Amino acid sequence: MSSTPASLPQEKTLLIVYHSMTDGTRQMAEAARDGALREPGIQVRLLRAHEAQPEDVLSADGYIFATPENLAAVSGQMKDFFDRCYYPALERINARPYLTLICAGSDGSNAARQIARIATGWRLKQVAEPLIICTHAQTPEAILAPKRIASDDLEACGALGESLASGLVLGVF
Ligand SMILES: Cc1cc2nc3c(=O)[nH]c(=O)nc-3n(C[C@H](O)[C@H](O)[C@H](O)COP(=O)(O)O)c2cc1C
Repeated sequence: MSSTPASLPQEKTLLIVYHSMTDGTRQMAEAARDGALREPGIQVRLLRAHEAQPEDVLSADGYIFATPENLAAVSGQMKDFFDRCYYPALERINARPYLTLICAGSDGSNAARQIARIATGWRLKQVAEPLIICTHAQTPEAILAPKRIASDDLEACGALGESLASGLVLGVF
Protein backbone atom coordinates (compact mmCIF):
# COMPACT_ATOMS: atom_id res chain seq x y z
CA MET A 1 0.00 0.00 0.00
CA SER A 2 1.34 3.46 -0.80
CA SER A 3 1.37 6.24 1.76
CA THR A 4 -0.61 9.40 1.15
CA PRO A 5 1.71 12.41 1.05
CA ALA A 6 -1.24 14.75 1.48
CA SER A 7 -1.81 13.38 4.98
CA LEU A 8 1.77 14.04 6.12
CA PRO A 9 2.19 17.02 8.44
CA GLN A 10 3.66 20.03 6.69
CA GLU A 11 7.33 20.67 7.42
CA LYS A 12 7.93 23.71 9.63
CA THR A 13 10.42 26.41 8.71
CA LEU A 14 12.70 28.16 11.18
CA LEU A 15 14.26 31.40 9.92
CA ILE A 16 17.52 32.53 11.53
CA VAL A 17 18.55 36.08 10.65
CA TYR A 18 21.93 37.34 11.82
CA HIS A 19 24.66 39.88 11.33
CA SER A 20 28.25 39.56 12.50
CA MET A 21 31.25 41.82 12.07
CA THR A 22 33.93 39.90 13.98
CA ASP A 23 32.37 36.44 13.64
CA GLY A 24 31.00 35.80 17.13
CA THR A 25 27.34 36.09 16.20
CA ARG A 26 27.87 33.96 13.11
CA GLN A 27 29.16 31.10 15.27
CA MET A 28 26.18 31.48 17.60
CA ALA A 29 23.68 31.53 14.73
CA GLU A 30 25.27 28.48 13.09
CA ALA A 31 25.25 26.60 16.41
CA ALA A 32 21.54 27.39 16.77
CA ARG A 33 20.98 26.12 13.24
CA ASP A 34 22.86 22.90 13.94
CA GLY A 35 20.83 22.40 17.11
CA ALA A 36 17.57 22.99 15.24
CA LEU A 37 18.56 20.48 12.58
CA ARG A 38 18.77 17.77 15.25
CA GLU A 39 14.96 17.91 15.17
CA PRO A 40 13.54 15.84 12.30
CA GLY A 41 10.86 17.61 10.32
CA ILE A 42 12.29 21.13 10.50
CA GLN A 43 13.60 23.19 7.64
CA VAL A 44 16.12 25.83 8.73
CA ARG A 45 16.97 28.92 6.72
CA LEU A 46 20.04 30.81 7.91
CA LEU A 47 20.23 34.25 6.30
CA ARG A 48 22.51 37.21 6.77
CA ALA A 49 20.57 40.32 7.69
CA HIS A 50 21.22 42.06 4.38
CA GLU A 51 19.90 39.04 2.45
CA ALA A 52 16.68 38.57 4.42
CA GLN A 53 13.54 39.90 2.75
CA PRO A 54 9.95 40.36 3.93
CA GLU A 55 8.95 37.18 2.03
CA ASP A 56 11.46 35.21 4.10
CA VAL A 57 9.84 36.50 7.27
CA LEU A 58 6.31 35.81 6.03
CA SER A 59 7.09 32.27 4.92
CA ALA A 60 8.71 31.14 8.19
CA ASP A 61 6.92 29.57 11.17
CA GLY A 62 9.37 30.79 13.80
CA TYR A 63 12.44 33.00 14.15
CA ILE A 64 15.83 33.40 15.73
CA PHE A 65 17.28 36.90 15.62
CA ALA A 66 21.03 37.00 16.27
CA THR A 67 22.97 40.25 16.50
CA PRO A 68 26.01 41.89 18.00
CA GLU A 69 25.39 44.72 20.41
CA ASN A 70 27.13 47.71 18.89
CA LEU A 71 26.97 51.17 20.49
CA ALA A 72 24.29 49.92 22.90
CA ALA A 73 22.02 48.84 20.05
CA VAL A 74 21.41 46.07 17.55
CA SER A 75 23.95 46.30 14.75
CA GLY A 76 23.17 48.58 11.82
CA GLN A 77 22.54 45.73 9.41
CA MET A 78 20.11 44.04 11.80
CA LYS A 79 18.33 47.36 12.24
CA ASP A 80 18.14 47.69 8.46
CA PHE A 81 16.60 44.19 8.27
CA PHE A 82 13.92 45.15 10.78
CA ASP A 83 13.36 48.52 9.08
CA ARG A 84 12.80 46.83 5.71
CA CYS A 85 10.64 43.98 6.97
CA TYR A 86 8.64 45.50 9.83
CA TYR A 87 5.66 46.95 7.98
CA PRO A 88 5.43 44.32 5.21
CA ALA A 89 5.12 41.66 7.94
CA LEU A 90 3.02 43.60 10.44
CA GLU A 91 -0.21 41.78 11.42
CA ARG A 92 0.77 38.84 9.20
CA ILE A 93 3.02 36.91 11.58
CA ASN A 94 1.14 37.35 14.85
CA ALA A 95 1.82 34.79 17.60
CA ARG A 96 4.70 33.06 15.86
CA PRO A 97 7.51 32.05 18.25
CA TYR A 98 10.94 33.64 18.37
CA LEU A 99 14.07 33.91 20.39
CA THR A 100 17.09 36.21 20.50
CA LEU A 101 20.84 35.62 20.53
CA ILE A 102 23.16 38.52 21.36
CA CYS A 103 26.93 38.64 21.06
CA ALA A 104 28.27 41.51 23.18
CA GLY A 105 31.54 42.77 24.58
CA SER A 106 30.31 43.29 28.11
CA ASP A 107 26.59 44.12 28.13
CA GLY A 108 24.07 43.19 25.42
CA SER A 109 20.97 44.19 27.36
CA ASN A 110 20.01 47.16 25.16
CA ALA A 111 20.17 45.13 21.96
CA ALA A 112 18.02 42.45 23.61
CA ARG A 113 15.53 45.11 24.73
CA GLN A 114 15.32 46.60 21.24
CA ILE A 115 14.56 43.23 19.66
CA ALA A 116 11.95 42.53 22.33
CA ARG A 117 10.21 45.82 21.49
CA ILE A 118 10.23 45.11 17.77
CA ALA A 119 8.98 41.58 18.36
CA THR A 120 6.23 42.91 20.60
CA GLY A 121 5.15 45.17 17.74
CA TRP A 122 5.10 42.14 15.47
CA ARG A 123 3.10 40.32 18.17
CA LEU A 124 5.58 37.48 18.22
CA LYS A 125 5.78 35.12 21.17
CA GLN A 126 9.13 34.97 22.98
CA VAL A 127 9.80 31.35 23.90
CA ALA A 128 13.01 31.81 25.91
CA GLU A 129 14.91 34.63 27.58
CA PRO A 130 17.48 36.27 25.25
CA LEU A 131 20.81 34.47 25.33
CA ILE A 132 23.61 37.04 25.70
CA ILE A 133 27.17 35.84 25.20
CA CYS A 134 29.89 38.30 26.23
CA THR A 135 33.28 38.16 24.52
CA HIS A 136 34.87 40.40 27.19
CA ALA A 137 36.70 42.45 24.60
CA GLN A 138 37.66 45.79 26.17
CA THR A 139 40.33 47.47 24.06
CA PRO A 140 39.76 48.66 20.48
CA GLU A 141 42.18 45.98 19.27
CA ALA A 142 40.34 43.22 21.10
CA ILE A 143 36.95 44.51 19.98
CA LEU A 144 38.01 44.50 16.34
CA ALA A 145 39.72 41.09 16.50
CA PRO A 146 37.95 37.93 15.26
CA LYS A 147 36.00 36.23 18.05
CA ARG A 148 35.92 32.63 19.11
CA ILE A 149 32.84 31.60 21.07
CA ALA A 150 33.45 28.96 23.77
CA SER A 151 32.05 25.51 23.13
CA ASP A 152 29.71 25.54 26.14
CA ASP A 153 28.22 28.83 24.91
CA LEU A 154 27.76 27.33 21.45
CA GLU A 155 26.08 24.34 23.07
CA ALA A 156 23.65 26.73 24.76
CA CYS A 157 22.86 28.28 21.37
CA GLY A 158 22.35 24.80 19.93
CA ALA A 159 20.04 23.79 22.75
CA LEU A 160 17.89 26.87 22.16
CA GLY A 161 17.72 26.16 18.43
CA GLU A 162 16.73 22.58 19.12
CA SER A 163 14.02 23.49 21.60
CA LEU A 164 12.50 26.09 19.28
CA ALA A 165 12.58 23.59 16.41
CA SER A 166 10.99 20.81 18.43
CA GLY A 167 8.29 23.14 19.72
CA LEU A 168 7.52 24.18 16.15
CA VAL A 169 7.34 20.59 14.94
CA LEU A 170 5.15 19.53 17.88
CA GLY A 171 2.98 22.64 17.51
CA VAL A 172 3.24 23.54 21.20
CA PHE A 173 3.72 27.30 20.83
C1 LIG B 1 31.43 49.93 17.11
C2 LIG B 1 31.25 48.90 18.20
C3 LIG B 1 30.47 49.20 19.27
C4 LIG B 1 30.27 48.27 20.30
N1 LIG B 1 29.44 48.58 21.34
C5 LIG B 1 29.19 47.65 22.30
C6 LIG B 1 28.24 47.92 23.32
O1 LIG B 1 27.59 48.95 23.36
N2 LIG B 1 28.03 46.97 24.27
C7 LIG B 1 28.71 45.78 24.27
O2 LIG B 1 28.50 44.96 25.16
N3 LIG B 1 29.62 45.49 23.28
C8 LIG B 1 29.86 46.39 22.31
N4 LIG B 1 30.74 46.10 21.28
C9 LIG B 1 31.44 44.81 21.29
C10 LIG B 1 30.77 43.78 20.37
O3 LIG B 1 29.45 43.55 20.78
C11 LIG B 1 31.55 42.48 20.42
O4 LIG B 1 32.82 42.72 19.85
C12 LIG B 1 30.87 41.31 19.70
O5 LIG B 1 31.78 40.23 19.66
C13 LIG B 1 30.45 41.66 18.29
O6 LIG B 1 29.82 40.54 17.68
P1 LIG B 1 30.41 39.93 16.31
O7 LIG B 1 31.70 39.25 16.69
O8 LIG B 1 29.36 38.98 15.84
O9 LIG B 1 30.63 41.06 15.36
C14 LIG B 1 30.94 47.01 20.24
C15 LIG B 1 31.74 46.71 19.12
C16 LIG B 1 31.89 47.63 18.11
C17 LIG B 1 32.75 47.30 16.92
